[in-house]
Amino acid sequence: KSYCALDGFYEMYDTIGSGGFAKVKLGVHCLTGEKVAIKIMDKKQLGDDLPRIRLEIDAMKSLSHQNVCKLFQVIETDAKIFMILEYCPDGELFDYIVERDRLTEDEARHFFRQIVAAVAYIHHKGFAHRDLKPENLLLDDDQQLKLIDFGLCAKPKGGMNSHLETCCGSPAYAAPELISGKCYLGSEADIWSMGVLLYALLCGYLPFDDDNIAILYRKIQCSHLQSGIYEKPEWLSESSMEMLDQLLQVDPKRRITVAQLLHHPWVLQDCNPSYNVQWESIYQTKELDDECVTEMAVSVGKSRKAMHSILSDWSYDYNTATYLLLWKRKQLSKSVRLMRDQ
Ligand SMILES: COc1cccc(Nc2ncc(-c3ccc(C(=O)NCC(=O)Nc4ccccc4)cc3)c(OCC3CCNCC3)n2)c1
Repeated sequence: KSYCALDGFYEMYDTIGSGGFAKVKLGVHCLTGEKVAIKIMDKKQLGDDLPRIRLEIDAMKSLSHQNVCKLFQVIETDAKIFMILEYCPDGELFDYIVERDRLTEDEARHFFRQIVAAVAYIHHKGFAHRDLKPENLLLDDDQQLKLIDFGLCAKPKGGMNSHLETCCGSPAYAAPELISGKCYLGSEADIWSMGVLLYALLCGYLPFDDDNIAILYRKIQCSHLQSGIYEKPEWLSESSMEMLDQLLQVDPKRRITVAQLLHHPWVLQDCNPSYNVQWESIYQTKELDDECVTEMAVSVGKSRKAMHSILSDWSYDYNTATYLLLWKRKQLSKSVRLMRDQ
């Protein structure tokens, strides 16, 4: 089914994922030939969730980081909202772990450093994710992770005390204070989920799991021990176990913070000291890249000055998408050339 709103701008291919109210299809941006993920939402189906989509779109416009999935364009018709997003060719981290049973400590660290970078960045920007899990971490073609929020759970960092909020997280990754309905800080809950994630990377299964949700909750909470009861398989190193214990602290006030994580010896192990966790964005979205602006100006027969002022508006239209895709290609030291026949 082709949507006329995209005709000539994007080709649409098969569905790569669907959640409650959204469907994601593989797409191609015609002018650059680059693959994109097209998230399609039906306004009627969204109902009173529509304002949350607008909040997410505004949030994504302010997020620009090498480990956070990028928004390129928003197209709104009277019935649909299309989000043109960064496509990650190697799929979910979840499948990557399942295929390998479990990862070595070094490989787990390679991914965990990127997760810490992405979470430190969105916390720095004032957001908590609240649904960190391997399905929401996607791989691009050089083992770089991209954080996504497929289920619309990312929120301002402040606490949420309504129990209903737990509905959008995934129970096995949910922090004890989140499932007990207490007032909690999204940023502290994210640290717990990173502990569950690291455990899944190192072990290939979950630290707290049970088909019965009540038993699962009890395993997560068992507050009489400082950290929840979870099995520590013999292949875990001492330093890995200590890292897990600091993340999976039942009391959120005793839990390690993301700032401490950035300098934790386990996270920095085997990395030359200069290579700290790159939590700052490598993108300076403010100043535009001259080569990309020029290529776009030439391809539409506009002056560089005119194209520069169009792009400076960051209106997340086709021009914004073309610029960001060209820029991304330049980062991968690929050619910055557009199809010229159009
Ligand atoms: C088997 O899947 C495969 C196999 C092979 C390749 C791919 N590639 C591939 N690339 C890109 C996507 C995608 C990106 C972003 C968003 C999104 O919703 N962004 C919004 C967003 O990230 N907000 C946000 C982020 C951070 C903070 C605040 C807000 C949605 C989809 C994708 O989806 C497929 C789904 C399937 C179900 N699990 C989740 C992924 N899949 C996927």
